[in-house]
Amino acid sequence: MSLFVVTGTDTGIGKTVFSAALAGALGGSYWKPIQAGVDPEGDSETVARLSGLPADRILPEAYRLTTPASPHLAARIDGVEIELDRLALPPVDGPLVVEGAGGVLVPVSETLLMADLFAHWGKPVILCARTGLGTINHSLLSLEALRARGVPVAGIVFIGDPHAENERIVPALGKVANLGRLPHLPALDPASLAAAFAAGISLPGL
Ligand SMILES: Nc1ncnc2c1ncn2[C@@H]1O[C@H](COP(=O)(O)OP(=O)(O)OP(=O)(O)O)[C@@H](O)[C@H]1O
Ligand SMILES: C[C@H](N)[C@H](N)CCCCCC(=O)O
Ligand SMILES: [Mg+2]
Repeated sequence: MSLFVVTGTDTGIGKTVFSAALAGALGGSYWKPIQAGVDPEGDSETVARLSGLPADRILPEAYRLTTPASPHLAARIDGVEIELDRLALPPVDGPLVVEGAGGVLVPVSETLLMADLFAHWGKPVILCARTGLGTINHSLLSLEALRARGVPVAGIVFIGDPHAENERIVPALGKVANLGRLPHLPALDPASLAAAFAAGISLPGL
């Protein structure tokens, strides 16, 4: 069964849009274990809108927190304690796409970072990175942090307008597979997202 964890070099990088396309292409399920911020919608609702998957393939979040902030803070504001026991990967039939919150060193709690959670799961991670200026540093730092914890990295995906040199140097220096690029889409809808994913992304076994 294929299972991918989708992370990013930052919040707002395009993880949810990519995850929707990936889950749709795999014909799988989607899980956002920790949602921080639900107004106007959480990532699960976005994926339901963009993936073309039936509603029952969008698994309920383990934590659905109201504040758009770092999960450790959003949890504190809601009076909730985030516990590793509730973050076990859900058993599903078929492929699963799991989306992290923010970037790799975002705190889930006072003692746990997103990358620690990825290491605990031990499943391959896809790093979403923007194409433009600043991405080299953010991408290589993210890859170092993942590797330092022994997290398997399936590859990097670029999001945005093409930048040939950044798309070359980051995978080369980061020693990671380049899985392709999802362009910035002027209109986000299931059909155009699926077409852009099919044209731009190549995942082994897909
Ligand atoms: N390929 C794309 N084309 C057009 N718009 C995009 C694309 N990718 C992302 N966006 C837009 O950029 C914004 C941030 O994207 P997204 O919500 O996927 O980020 P994220 O990395 O999942 O953020 P978070 O850390 O909150 O989970 C959204 O408004 C989304 O619609
Ligand atoms: C609110 C946002 N959309 C995400 N849910 C959480 C992002 C946490 C980022 C924390 C940080 O890196 O400073
Ligand atoms: Mg998201």
